[in-house]
Amino acid sequence: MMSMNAIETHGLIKHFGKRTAVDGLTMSVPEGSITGFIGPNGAGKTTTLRLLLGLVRPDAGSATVLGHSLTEFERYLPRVGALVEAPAVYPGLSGRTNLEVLARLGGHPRSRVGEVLETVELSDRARDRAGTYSLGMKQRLGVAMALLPDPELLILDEPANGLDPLGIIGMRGMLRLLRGQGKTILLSSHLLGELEHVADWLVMLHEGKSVYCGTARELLSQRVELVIEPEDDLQRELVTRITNAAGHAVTTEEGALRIACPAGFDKALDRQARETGVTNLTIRVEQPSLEQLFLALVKGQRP
Ligand SMILES: Nc1ncnc2c1ncn2[C@@H]1O[C@H](COP(=O)(O)OP(=O)(O)OP(=O)(O)O)[C@@H](O)[C@H]1O
Repeated sequence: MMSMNAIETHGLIKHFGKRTAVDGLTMSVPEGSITGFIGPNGAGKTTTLRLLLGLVRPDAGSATVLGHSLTEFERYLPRVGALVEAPAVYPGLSGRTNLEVLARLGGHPRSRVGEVLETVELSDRARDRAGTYSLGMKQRLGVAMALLPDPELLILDEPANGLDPLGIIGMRGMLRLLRGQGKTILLSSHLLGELEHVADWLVMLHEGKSVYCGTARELLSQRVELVIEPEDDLQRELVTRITNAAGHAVTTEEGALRIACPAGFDKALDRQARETGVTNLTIRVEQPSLEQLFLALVKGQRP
């Protein structure tokens, strides 16, 4: 394949009536990555995934999936596994039988059923009725269904939705396993923290546009959060003035000042404070969470 990106979109737009769900989205998903597609409720994640799967048509813009244009979805869809809407599961049939029915319909070898059950760690409960499964097990059955065609690209919409912490950890392990098998995984979440530990590429979506598209490591290392506990109002005002002049916002939390800013701003702040005679400023540098980074990006403070 020519392209190193499993997915590329260029200025993708989708309106629903007067509402713009996807608003000129340009992004990429590198081959072999676990890409986190993150943004708050209503940001346009599901609509983007549905566009990529040929379920809705864009009003403008273009995209390629596995090297083929969106308009040729019949060329790439056989190589894509997706869990976007709740899958049709027969609750009265076992997990295994559900998969066997699907395998027969899709023309996949029956041996795939055992393999995908292993991958999603559902083998032990495969003979139980799907209707009795916990939410986490239902999600894993859905992923197993998406994996039946042994896809190169796996698209999962909110796979961790409603899972407890243990379920989320299990899901992460499964995603890493699939990446190890050479698959590209694109998964969406509105809970930014969920993807912090597993995604190696991030696309952050806000109001239908990408506010960040790049490596997770770069995003996490370029920005820091400074925490300062001022000794008096003079220090408080000085820090606020210097920070605002540099174009960064200051928020107050339990008396401490918090500043989301590029790495290195702590040194500039300290130097400028010293120039005005304040030499005893204590600045703590913290690694912000994805949630804080998202908020900083949305406020227009690009790294
Ligand atoms: N079929 C539709 N008809 C009308 N409006 C729609 C339709 N699908 C989505 N929208 C609107 O488009 C916007 C984006 O929705 P979308 O479901 O893509 O967001 P999302 O990021 O997936 O959100 P969530 O995390 O809540 O699933 C929302 O304002 C939504 O109401």
